[in-house]
Amino acid sequence: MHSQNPILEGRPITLTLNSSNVSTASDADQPIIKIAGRSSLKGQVAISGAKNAALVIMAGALLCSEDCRLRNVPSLVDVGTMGQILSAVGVDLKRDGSVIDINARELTHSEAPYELVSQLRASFFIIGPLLARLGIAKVPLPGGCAIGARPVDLHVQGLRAMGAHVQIDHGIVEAYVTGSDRRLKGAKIYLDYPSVGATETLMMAAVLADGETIIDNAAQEPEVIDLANFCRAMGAKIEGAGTKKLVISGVSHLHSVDYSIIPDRIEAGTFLLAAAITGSELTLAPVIPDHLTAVIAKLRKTGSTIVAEDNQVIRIIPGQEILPTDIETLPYPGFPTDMQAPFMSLLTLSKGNSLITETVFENRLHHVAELIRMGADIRMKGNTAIVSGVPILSGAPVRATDLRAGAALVLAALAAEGETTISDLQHLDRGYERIDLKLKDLGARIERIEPLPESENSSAKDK
Ligand SMILES: CC(=O)N[C@H]1[C@@H](OP(=O)(O)OP(=O)(O)OC[C@H]2O[C@@H](n3ccc(=O)[nH]c3=O)[C@H](O)[C@@H]2O)O[C@H](CO)[C@@H](O)[C@@H]1O
Ligand SMILES: C=C(OP(=O)(O)O)C(=O)O
Repeated sequence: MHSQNPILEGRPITLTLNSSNVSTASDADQPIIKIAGRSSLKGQVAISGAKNAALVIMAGALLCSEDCRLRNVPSLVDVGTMGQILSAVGVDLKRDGSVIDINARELTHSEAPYELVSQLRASFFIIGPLLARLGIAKVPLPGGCAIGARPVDLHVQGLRAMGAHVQIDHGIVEAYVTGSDRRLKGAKIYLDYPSVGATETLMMAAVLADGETIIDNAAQEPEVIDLANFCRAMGAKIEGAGTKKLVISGVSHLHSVDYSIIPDRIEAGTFLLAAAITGSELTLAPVIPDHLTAVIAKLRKTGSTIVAEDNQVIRIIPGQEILPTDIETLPYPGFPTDMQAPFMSLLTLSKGNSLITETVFENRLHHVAELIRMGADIRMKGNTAIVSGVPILSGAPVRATDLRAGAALVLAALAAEGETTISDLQHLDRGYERIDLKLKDLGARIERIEPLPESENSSAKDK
């Protein structure tokens, strides 16, 4: 990594440390975000490159033994960790702002370190390209948001269908291919569920395999299409990206590429909700409005007017009041699970009752308890939240239990009366580039407070 700039390195950003804001010794142990609510927002917000596309495309760069230049890569902790994982298997990686140069000419290791892989889900996806390049890969079971069991059985079954021997021992997935060329074989694979990660792992494995691979019931998410476009730009033969059926004809070699990552539809959706919940007009760019069809449709149901311009700008004009609406999360093009928690924050302030059903992950409603702490009226029935709108939320100390839960709390805090303190920011830092600074630029009263240095911290505790 070149830069001394924490933003470029994907590290959290130290803002002002105003000791008068540090109210308790426990606050001083970890970064927190403080938000004084009920400011209106105004202006234009720049949407960063998509986290979930950037991470898997970084993994995909392992397929290529020539130079890969990636542009529009967001500055996130997850991107930094993925960079470290690539370095650990021998990749030469240089970063300059939002541009990352990756050269995977020589892969020196087939094993990814547990300490890094355990931090993010997308790290596991390197198993496909590592196997394709080396005929062997050892990757620990991954981390990521704690929103369900998140098994990798579909990845493993698909790799086995392509001729890999796969076993899981002591938490490490070990896969290898036998035969003189140690090359995976094309196969016909049906996914029981259109898993984003399994589709991506198997697509990458198939790109350099011997023969044709068909993935049926494939995920259709924009990030899957972006990965396919990246691989095609290197010479891969992939048809059907964005449909339920992918056909991949293996090639023996990929060439260098210069590729720009798509804008982050989840970050864009979060800022649309920031506008709606604060009753503020905002403009977002760059965005691909088609990637937000389900979110825009639901926002319109809640009373907002949304105008897409030039296929890369979205303007939102919130209605006088927030109307209730029901939501069920589904694989793309359905309503995205990653927007479920943020959208719930909006509906806590609606004029009526909304049902929000989470179907993609079995345990992705931890934010409910935190929103209730802020005065929301939510009851749970199985995986459905029954949200009865209240006239106002009130600021409170809350914990960001996972990435999108953190975004939901930031949104609730922007609308709430009084001050909200959000802790456990490690989740938020994984997925939002400078969310506090972007909101501040729009007029939010938001401050990130970094922990005191160790020495000052212990003397503060002694007092
Ligand atoms: C890094 C990344 O891109 N993360 C995204 C990706 O996660 P991820 O790729 O992990 O999500 P999946 O689409 O694989 O998971 C969806 C469902 O399938 C299940 N499943 C998945 C794989 C498997 O082998 N077996 C299995 O049962 C999961 O437990 C979950 O219940 O897509 C999710 C669904 O849009 C998003 O919320 C995440 O932000
Ligand atoms: C769940 C998410 O990320 P991950 O899959 O990396 O845990 C997310 O981006 O909302």
